[in-house]
Amino acid sequence: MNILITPSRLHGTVRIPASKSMAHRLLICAALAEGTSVISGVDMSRDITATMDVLSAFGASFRQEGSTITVTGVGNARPQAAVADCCESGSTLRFLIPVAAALGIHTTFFGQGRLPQRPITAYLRELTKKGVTFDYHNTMPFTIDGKLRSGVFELEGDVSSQYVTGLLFALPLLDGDSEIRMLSKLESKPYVDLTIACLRHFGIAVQETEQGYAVAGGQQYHACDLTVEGDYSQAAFFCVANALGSDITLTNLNPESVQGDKKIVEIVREMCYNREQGLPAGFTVDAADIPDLVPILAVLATFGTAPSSITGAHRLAIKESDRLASTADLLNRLGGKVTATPDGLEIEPVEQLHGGTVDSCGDHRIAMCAAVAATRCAGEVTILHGECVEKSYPRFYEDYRQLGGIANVIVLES
Ligand SMILES: O=C(O)C1=C[C@@H](OP(=O)(O)O)[C@@H](O)[C@H](O)C1
Ligand SMILES: C=C(OP(=O)(O)O)C(=O)O
Repeated sequence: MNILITPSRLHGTVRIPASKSMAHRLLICAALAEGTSVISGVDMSRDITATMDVLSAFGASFRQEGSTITVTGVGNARPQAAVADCCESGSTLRFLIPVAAALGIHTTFFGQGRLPQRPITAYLRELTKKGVTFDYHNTMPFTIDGKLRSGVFELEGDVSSQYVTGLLFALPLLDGDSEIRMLSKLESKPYVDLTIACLRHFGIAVQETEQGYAVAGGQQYHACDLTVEGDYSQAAFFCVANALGSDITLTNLNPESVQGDKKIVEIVREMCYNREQGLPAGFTVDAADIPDLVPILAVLATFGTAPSSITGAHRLAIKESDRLASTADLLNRLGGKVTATPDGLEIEPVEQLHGGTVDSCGDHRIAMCAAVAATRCAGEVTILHGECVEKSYPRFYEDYRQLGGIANVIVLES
């Protein structure tokens, strides 16, 4: 599906959808708990559906009424074998491999899009030392077998924090105590903090140590009722649209949230503040803890009054697209001046973007960036494969239109 956007500023109020990261976590904890939990405020997306489908295959059950999901934990209903279709969700895959192994479920993991190429290397190395076998040939599907044993797990800190989160879900279920030792500084740490906060609600304790995390075995998840808060990584698109001249009120955000991507509010405020002062409004951002903000920060930087630099972002090469390359390509096709470096992006500001045809590369965040950049283009913007927003924000174009944006599905002549 291709989307044609006629440039216009956006006005009005948007309810930011529920945090995908928090929804994954609460649904997983609820599925591991004894009894029934009620998780409210969930907005469905392909990634969240994938997590629920895999948890169902592990024996959990879900009853959905609107945005409220009643979850009955796996309990004794766990099967011996399961088929786990993770679609394109890295979180679903990396969170649920150790969970399957802790439950001792022989599982075949399927994936689509770029997921089969995204790394699970640390699991291949660490889980095989602890009783799990992988029938893995550098792609998906692959199958795991065996029951995970407790002990010490060593993880690189700069590939994906999702490994840490996955182990934090699984290790409390094991008989013995475990430790996660970081081999290098943990990037995306706010996501692990979010995991620990979610686990705490379900009665699971994790200790942060000098080297990583200590997790006692033999813990039990206790069912509870919780509401998912709004998603700052999605709010970022509208925050940046506002910095570029739109007038959007964002609702459903928790100002006290521990989501790392809340940082977008500060970055935009500082840049606008500088602009009011008539000072150069370029910025330098270390994105090690906020990888999902990088593409939209590049859109923001394109309209600065001085060059900007984003560092600490080498991991973006292994997201739904190579996001450093796809972000640079998106903005350059529209008339921007962005260079991808091995560690991030260098952005020269421009007065205006001319518009044009851009490829989302099947990456939801790139498609949404294009729609925000379009608010400041001189000419129309065509987004190829715009349907990829379904991964995290299926209502995105509806919300965009409700804010006065002009976004229509078009058929391109071949
Ligand atoms: O734990 C999570 O919910 C996520 C962690 C981050 O991944 P990495 O830790 O691989 O950077 C982030 O990019 C992803 O969108 C969601
Ligand atoms: C990278 C993302 O998600 P995941 O890793 O779960 O596929 C994302 O939503 O930008």
